[in-house]
Amino acid sequence: MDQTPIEAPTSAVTAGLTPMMAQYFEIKAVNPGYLLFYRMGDFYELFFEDAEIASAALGIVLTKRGKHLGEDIGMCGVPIHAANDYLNKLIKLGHRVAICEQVEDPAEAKKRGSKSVVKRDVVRLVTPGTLTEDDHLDARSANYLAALAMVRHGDTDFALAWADISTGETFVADLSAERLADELARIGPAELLLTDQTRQALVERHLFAPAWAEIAASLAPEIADSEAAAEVLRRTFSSDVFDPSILSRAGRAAFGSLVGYVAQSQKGRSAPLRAPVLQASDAVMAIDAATRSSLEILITQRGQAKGSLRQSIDLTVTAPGARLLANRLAAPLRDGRAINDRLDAVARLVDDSLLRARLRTSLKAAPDLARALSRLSLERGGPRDLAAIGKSVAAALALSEDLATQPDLTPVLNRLCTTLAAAPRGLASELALALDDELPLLGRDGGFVRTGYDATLDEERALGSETRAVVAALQARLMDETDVRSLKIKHNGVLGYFVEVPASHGQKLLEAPHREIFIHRQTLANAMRFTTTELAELEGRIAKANDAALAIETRIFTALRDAVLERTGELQGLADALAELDVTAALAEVSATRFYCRPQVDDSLAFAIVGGRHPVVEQMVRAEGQSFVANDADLSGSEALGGGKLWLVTGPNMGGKSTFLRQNALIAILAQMGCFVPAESAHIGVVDRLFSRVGASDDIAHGRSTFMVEMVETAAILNRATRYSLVVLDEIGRGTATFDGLSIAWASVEALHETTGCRALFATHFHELTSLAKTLSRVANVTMKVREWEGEVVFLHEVGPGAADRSYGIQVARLAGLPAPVIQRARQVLDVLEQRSAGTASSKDKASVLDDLPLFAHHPAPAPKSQDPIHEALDAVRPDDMTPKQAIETLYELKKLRDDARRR
Ligand SMILES: Nc1ncnc2c1ncn2[C@@H]1O[C@H](COP(=O)(O)OP(=O)(O)OP(=O)(O)O)[C@@H](O)[C@H]1O
Repeated sequence: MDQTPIEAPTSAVTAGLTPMMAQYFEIKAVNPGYLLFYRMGDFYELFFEDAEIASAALGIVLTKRGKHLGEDIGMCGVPIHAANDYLNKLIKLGHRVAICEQVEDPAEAKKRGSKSVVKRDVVRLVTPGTLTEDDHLDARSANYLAALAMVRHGDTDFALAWADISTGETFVADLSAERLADELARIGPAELLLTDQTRQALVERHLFAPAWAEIAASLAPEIADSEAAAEVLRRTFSSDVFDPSILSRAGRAAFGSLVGYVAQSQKGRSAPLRAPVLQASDAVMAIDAATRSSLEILITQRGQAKGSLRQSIDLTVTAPGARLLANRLAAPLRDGRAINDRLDAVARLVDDSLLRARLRTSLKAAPDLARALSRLSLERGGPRDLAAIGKSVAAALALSEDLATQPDLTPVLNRLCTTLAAAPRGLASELALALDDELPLLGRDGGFVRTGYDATLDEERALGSETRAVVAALQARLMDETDVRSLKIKHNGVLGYFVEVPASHGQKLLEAPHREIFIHRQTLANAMRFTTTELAELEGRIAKANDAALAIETRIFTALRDAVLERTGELQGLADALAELDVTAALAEVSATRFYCRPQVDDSLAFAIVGGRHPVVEQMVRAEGQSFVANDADLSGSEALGGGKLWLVTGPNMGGKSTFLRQNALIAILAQMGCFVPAESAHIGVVDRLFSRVGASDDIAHGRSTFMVEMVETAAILNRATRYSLVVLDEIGRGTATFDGLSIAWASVEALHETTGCRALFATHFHELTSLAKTLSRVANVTMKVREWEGEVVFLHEVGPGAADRSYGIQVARLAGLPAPVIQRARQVLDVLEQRSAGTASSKDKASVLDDLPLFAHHPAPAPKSQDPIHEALDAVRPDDMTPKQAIETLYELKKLRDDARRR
């Protein structure tokens, strides 16, 4: 979100400012585009426009503090202890925040003169893509920062780099301009960095998707320069970890600018960024944004997790596992061998339910290692993060011990077992020894090191608690000496330790002989507070012991953190292995408990599904106590035949066409991500690109009608699908006049069959299309079966050969509650149309028959006097006047009326 920076002051303006305001302006001017959280005591204060934006966004009071150029200075503040919540809210709203702290002790500032201001500096820039705290992040989703670079020398090359700062994972991909949108839809970054120049170039080429404006952040050209970016990379990564020259020039610019931006935002603290994974464009199944949305892979079209494929199959037991599962779902593989390696591992765990259950139980004990590590590296971690590392290592070792005793491990499971077995046992033991069972969130208050771990710490603590015993003894003695039984020694943050007596006894202590000992500190409504020399001395001793203990704990924390960070690379590898094992076991759990089958995946043009089910709808239908009807699909073809088959699916509305179409696309995704599939058997030749257009939607916000959206998406499919693609199209051409729509659908089927030769499912209400099966060799007609029973249509949800002769639209409309006169009238119109079309009348004549019919608007079908005969009969019923026999007879009568109505 763009924010206008407040004007940097000229020296003439600063001349009249208080030193503090001058400092504020200086800091604000070097952080344009950020709301400045300016630390003052226990608050972060915001001024000027920042204050207006924040008070409106957070619902906090806007106040005033002095004047600037004759105008009131608007101000609002958030208390430090609640700052995280406010920060979270602002970031979610798309703002960017610069955190400005006091970087010296106020006492130091005072030494420079009474009017001098405490030094302040920005210690962190918080943006949507650079979050690391648990409160700001969804534990089960990645949070990506992406940088897009464009390099022009002759051709225009694009590259995208993306990273999750909260885990250290990084990726780079060279992309063609056309693939940018698909790739960004797959990654779903929280923030997209690009220079104004790149943005402009994309806008000019109509490649800048409107949705990107909400996540775009402007990158300074000097950061994005490929040479400068390469230099940043050389400084950040040691050459044995990563050599920037393996990247393209655009790749270096994208990744280097991303790394530079992260460094800038973290102000000197280093994020544990890993060497990038290079993503070859042909490594994963290409799925464009429209297909992702229509198949509801990660979220539904309404933007909810519930009802998505991800939610339905996510049985992972750890947050990193859930993140990896989402990544795999978003990027199914294209390499048959890699897919089968994953499937082998899943199959091994499907077959061994005891091992699977044990692994899943052990995995539950492994916290989020990668995120804890990242926080520690960025100096934001606490004792709980250290403990998380220790527990993860311990869990990894337990898992590896279990796996190591198992026969017939597959290559993937073997690899995971080896990585897990290499977990640093010594580090885990050290952390377990050092850290207490109950841990505070922050290290700064101490109290997290286990007793017995450090002798000097124990001594200081003993001293502290001994002294506390002395305080108790002192209280008892003072009680005796004053004879005030209600005398207490208490402690608070302002007075420290003090003696408190009820107000009624206060006077006694102010008089001799006690006044020699008791020094008055405070009088409250019902109590009086004192100190004594002895108590003050004791307090000093306690404070010293506490300080000493805290210093030792801080030292221990730093040592443990350093020991952890020394093994960053190793621990990141371990985190990957734990997540991968979780995903493998979770997919095995889904596969075993929901009776999925292992798909046969190869490089053929097969797509033969027997007894396929929709993974999400099946769950929903089951939850309602009904059963899901399994359906076969066979689109298998071969090069010799000129490609795959195209099934034309006809059938009534609500018959289950969309479900059938989607389930086959989802089966391809599940198979290629390495999961079993909801079917009795499945043979799938690797799909290179998946296109799905199921269900129309307007894009009014971007000025495109339903029909326009449909045509843009159909164009993308016809232009980009290859023989190895799977295309799933629903009701192409229905958003325009019948003949235009039919012609477009007709030509699209021909193009898919003749030119592309891809495997395709094409659902349509244009029954005329079914005649294409006679002329196009690989086109076959199938239909969703229905049964008519007592005038009602019953959907069987069963796919069978043949073409539907009608759509049952009117029956569905009746089920949906269209008024009875409208239904009656529609039937009349339909009857005439059908009679005429059965004859030899041309289409033109068919349309003109409507002229023969009295117009609905002019001559509406006679409305029944009351709603219907049943209601009429019911109105006449007087239960109070009826005998039981009459009541029974009336019931029979009512039923008969209902049956008559149905038959009409
Ligand atoms: N195979 C099936 N087994 C059981 N129920 C099913 C099956 N397929 C679909 N259904 C149920 O039927 C409903 C309608 O299915 P679907 O939306 O696929 O119909 P459609 O033919 O595409 O309808 P329209 O043409 O109106 O879009 C689903 O929400 C689901 O509850």
